[in-house]
Amino acid sequence: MEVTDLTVRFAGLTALDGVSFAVEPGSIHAVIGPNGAGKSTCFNVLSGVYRATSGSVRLGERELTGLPPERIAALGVARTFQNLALSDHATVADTMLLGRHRLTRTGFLAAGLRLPSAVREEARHRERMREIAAFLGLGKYLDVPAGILPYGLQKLVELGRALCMEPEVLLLDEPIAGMTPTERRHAAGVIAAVRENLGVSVLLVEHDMGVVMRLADTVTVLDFGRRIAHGDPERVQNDPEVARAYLGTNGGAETSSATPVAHPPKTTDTTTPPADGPAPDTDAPDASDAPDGSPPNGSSDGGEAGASR
Ligand SMILES: Nc1ncnc2c1ncn2[C@@H]1O[C@H](COP(=O)(O)OP(=O)(O)OP(=O)(O)O)[C@@H](O)[C@H]1O
Repeated sequence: MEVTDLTVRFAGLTALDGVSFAVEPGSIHAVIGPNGAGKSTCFNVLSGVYRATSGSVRLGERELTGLPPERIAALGVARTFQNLALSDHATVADTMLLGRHRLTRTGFLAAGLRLPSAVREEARHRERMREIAAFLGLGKYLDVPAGILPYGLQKLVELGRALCMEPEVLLLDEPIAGMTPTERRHAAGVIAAVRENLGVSVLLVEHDMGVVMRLADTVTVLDFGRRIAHGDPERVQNDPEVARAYLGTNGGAETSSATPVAHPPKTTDTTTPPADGPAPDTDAPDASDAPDGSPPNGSSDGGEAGASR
């Protein structure tokens, strides 16, 4: 995925200012930065929720710029959201099957009449959904209403729904925020396994620096909407600009306990109208019980402790 010179202006405010980076195939790429740096705005543009003022987003040869979210998803970019909205009524299986929707070929009529081809196709989707659920350690929860599961498991269901779309690129918006340390370790192992075992490229926004530095191959740092650093985790950790952006000390990108600071919004004299779409979510719910599924590849890599907002 190639992001080139991306700029997003809301009335009087530049949320993203000429940002460029490339997510290499099969890599984990993190976008970090203090509160208000433009991370969510970037995600919302990549997934089609916001429209860029200028710049482009490409997936291979395909131009994604300006496409609506469902077209972007259909072209192979799936995303999860910071805040969950899982139903108390739909089971984990049904919730994950929603992700198969775009892959379904059977027409409405054939499905309604339960024609053999439709039945066979549904069985194939269910089988693949079960494989993905097992991969995530969710196999035993398939018949449980997704909305009543502990928070850490709900986040995995959301990830499962996105993986059911068979994406090329997975956008994870604060995938471990609000989790307990045990849940975080498990989720970090799962994310690593998504890249290792499924070969899916992962682009994530995450405040937990411990997890970011362990998981990511490449880190892009934003501050006030501008890219201030880019490279492998070690390089970014040692970048003085990054230290300045976080807390004004050397602790920000180095430890898992750094708490990003909020900046006042940057204003400009532009009059570009705001993009459509909801404002980014903020608070994550409290964490609850730890998941009891095992990381698919046995990895337990992940941050012990970290500061999310
Ligand atoms: N829909 C919107 N309308 C107006 N301003 C917005 C909108 N969405 C974001 N902004 C502003 O754009 C700037 C970047 O916000 P954004 O949410 O992208 O930052 P962030 O790095 O994701 O922050 P956080 O870590 O707090 O989620 C902020 O100043 C924010 O107030």
